[in-house]
Amino acid sequence: MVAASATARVTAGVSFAARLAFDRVSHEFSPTAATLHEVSLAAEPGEVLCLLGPSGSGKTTLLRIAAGIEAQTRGSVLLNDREIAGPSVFLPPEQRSIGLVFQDFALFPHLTILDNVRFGLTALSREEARREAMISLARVGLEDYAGSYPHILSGGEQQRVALARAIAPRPAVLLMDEPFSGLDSRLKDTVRAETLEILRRSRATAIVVTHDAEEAMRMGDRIALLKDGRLVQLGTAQELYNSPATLFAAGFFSEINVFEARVEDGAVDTPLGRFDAGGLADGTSASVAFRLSAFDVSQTHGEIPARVVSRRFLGVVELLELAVPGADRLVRARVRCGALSNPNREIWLTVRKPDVLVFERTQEST
Ligand SMILES: Nc1ncnc2c1ncn2[C@@H]1O[C@H](COP(=O)(O)OP(=O)(O)OP(=O)(O)O)[C@@H](O)[C@H]1O
Repeated sequence: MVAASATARVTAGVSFAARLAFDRVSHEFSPTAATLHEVSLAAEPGEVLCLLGPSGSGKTTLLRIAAGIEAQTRGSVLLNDREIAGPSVFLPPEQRSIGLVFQDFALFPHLTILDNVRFGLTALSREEARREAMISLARVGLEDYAGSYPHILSGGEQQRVALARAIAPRPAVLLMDEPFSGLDSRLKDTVRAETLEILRRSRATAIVVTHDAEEAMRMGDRIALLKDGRLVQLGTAQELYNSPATLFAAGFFSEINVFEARVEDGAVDTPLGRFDAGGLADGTSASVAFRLSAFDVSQTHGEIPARVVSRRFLGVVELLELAVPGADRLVRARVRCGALSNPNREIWLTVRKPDVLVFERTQEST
């Protein structure tokens, strides 16, 4: 039994995967400026949960509250159903079993890579700390660089050292704040994939902050979308993309054209056609969103006449701006290159229904 758990320790890399939950967490930096409003969500054991949202939506504040660097104003944070921060409890960061990775890696330039990784292992003897740090470095594939200094490593390798340092104490949960934003775009894909692989192998529960929807879709088992300190939607990438809860969520995951309409006889009329109102009551003001991928184009046939105002070649696809009768603004469409083979500007559109989303128009969505 002891031997089995010792093996598990070495191969798992994290002592146990935990559930981290926020229960109605609110926060304000000043009485007039609320940062978070009653946010409730949980990262399940072993899951990679991405906190996604535009700048200022409260992602970093939520992460700092989980880490114990910031205290919430109301609500609780629970680790495996044990309150670690709440009305009557506040565990300091070092007692939370939570690891942190920041965007700037924050490696000490004057310490060797081994010593950088060993840095947080103060509870262990020097030799034990060395062994654990080497296990952690091996996990990120950098054990051969243990005696070198950070400056000889590429940005991606430095990020792996930062990850090794964060997982070395075998935290129950890893928190990562925009961990790839310091990397150039070519390196980003590789380091992101490597990080995901390391997280999977170590079976860590991870919360990753990003403002990039594609990054969240690539990394997250689930995604929590935040706006103005509120949770907009929590679900898998498919759920958020296919069934966005609000117009904001729809626009965050794909570029859209939006038309306003009033629901009549269960449907909405737009310059791009008439569509089912998805159960909205007659008389409701609606926002009708068309993804840029919603259009099939043809020079001979279709449902809606349109005139090509501009074409931009993007490789596999081209981006069109179209004048459509009755539309007070240009409609943008993303179509396969070659779909319009001759230079004739008068074309026809056919709208794909699954790429049309109808929302009740709210103040928030305007
Ligand atoms: N120390 C602070 N004092 C006062 N206001 C702050 C402080 N830190 C953050 N804020 C404000 O709180 C809000 C949420 O900030 P936060 O950094 O959590 O958002 P974010 O979603 O992580 O944004 P970003 O992607 O730009 O980092 C913002 O309006 C920000 O200006």
